[in-house]
Amino acid sequence: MAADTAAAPAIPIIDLGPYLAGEPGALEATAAQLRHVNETIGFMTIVNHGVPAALVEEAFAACARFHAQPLEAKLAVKANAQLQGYVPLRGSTTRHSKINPDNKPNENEAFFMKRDGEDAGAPDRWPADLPGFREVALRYYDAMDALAQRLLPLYAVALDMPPGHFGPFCDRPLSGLRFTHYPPAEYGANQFGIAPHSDSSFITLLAQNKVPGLQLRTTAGEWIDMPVIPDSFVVNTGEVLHRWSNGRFINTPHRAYNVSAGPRYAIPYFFHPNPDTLIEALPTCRVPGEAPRFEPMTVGDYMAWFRNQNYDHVRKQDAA
Ligand SMILES: O=C(O)CCC(=O)C(=O)O
Ligand SMILES: [Fe+2]
Repeated sequence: MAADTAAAPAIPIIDLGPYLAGEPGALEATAAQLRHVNETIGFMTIVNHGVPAALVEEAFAACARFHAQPLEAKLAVKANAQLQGYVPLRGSTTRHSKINPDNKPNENEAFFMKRDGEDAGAPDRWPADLPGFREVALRYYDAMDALAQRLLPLYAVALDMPPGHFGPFCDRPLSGLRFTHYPPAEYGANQFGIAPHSDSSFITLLAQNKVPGLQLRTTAGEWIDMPVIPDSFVVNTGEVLHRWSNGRFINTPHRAYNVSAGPRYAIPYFFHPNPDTLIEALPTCRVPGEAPRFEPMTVGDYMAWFRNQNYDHVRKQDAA
C-alpha cells in the first residue's frame, strides 16, 4: 500500500509550548493554526505537549506485554457490548465508513479500556496476570485526558466560540484508549491493519509510532504517509467534532497497516464528550437560513451505533 504521491502536502506541526505556558496572545495564535489545519487537512502533529516521553514508552511497553500473553489470557477479558476489553485478530470490520465499501476484517487485535462509570461496562475487565498493566493504562489515560482538556479552549476559539465553550460538555467524558497490535501480515485485496475510516471521537490523540504505517487521505483524494516525528502526538478530528462544527472541521479518512517484519503497536486515545451531550451544529458554523447538515444526536447514541457497525461481538449480542 504505497502512498499515492511522494510530493505530499506537509502535515502541519503545531508547537503547543507558548499556549501551554500561558504566553499572551498564544491562545488566539495557536487557535488560528488549528482552524487552518482542521479546515484543510484534518491532521496535525503537536510538539511541546507536556506529556513525558517516559510515560509514552511505558504505555507502548504495556501494550506489547498485553499482546504477548497467551490467547486464553486475552480471551479471558473479551470485550463487552460497551467495547471494553479484548477484540481478537480479525474480530472487527470497518463498516461504519463508506470510504472503502468492501473491507475485509481488520488485521489487528486490540485491548480497549474506558474509565469506569456511565456506559463503560464492567469496571474489572483487566488482565489478571499482568502486574502493573492497569496502573500504566490508567496513568496514560489520565495524561491523555488532561492534554485533551487543555486543547478544548483552542478548538472553541478556532470555531469562534468562547474558550470555555466545550469544557462543561467534557467533564465526564466517554473517552477510551485502544492498545492495538498489528502483526506482520501479507495483505490481500481490501485488507488492512485497520481499514479506511474516520474516527468516531471528538478528537483522537495518537502517540507517535516508531514503526510507520499510518496513511491519510487528502481532500484531493490522495493517500499520503503520516510522517514520523519524535516525541509528538498525531491529532485528528473525529465524527463528533465534524458534526458539532456542521462539517466545517473535517474528519479526515485514514488507514494503517504493518509492512515491517516485526510487530506494530498503536495506542490511540479517543476523546469523547459526556454521553448525554447533544451534538448539534454550533451557531458559529451555521449558514443563516440553511438547515444544519446533520441531525442532532447524543454522543451516547452515536457511539452505540458505531460499535454495532464495526464489532462482531456487539452485532451478535444485538442479533440474539
Ligand atoms: O495505527 C494507527 O496508526 C492508527 C489507528 C487508527 O486509526 C485507529 O485506531 O482509529
Ligand atoms: Fe483511526
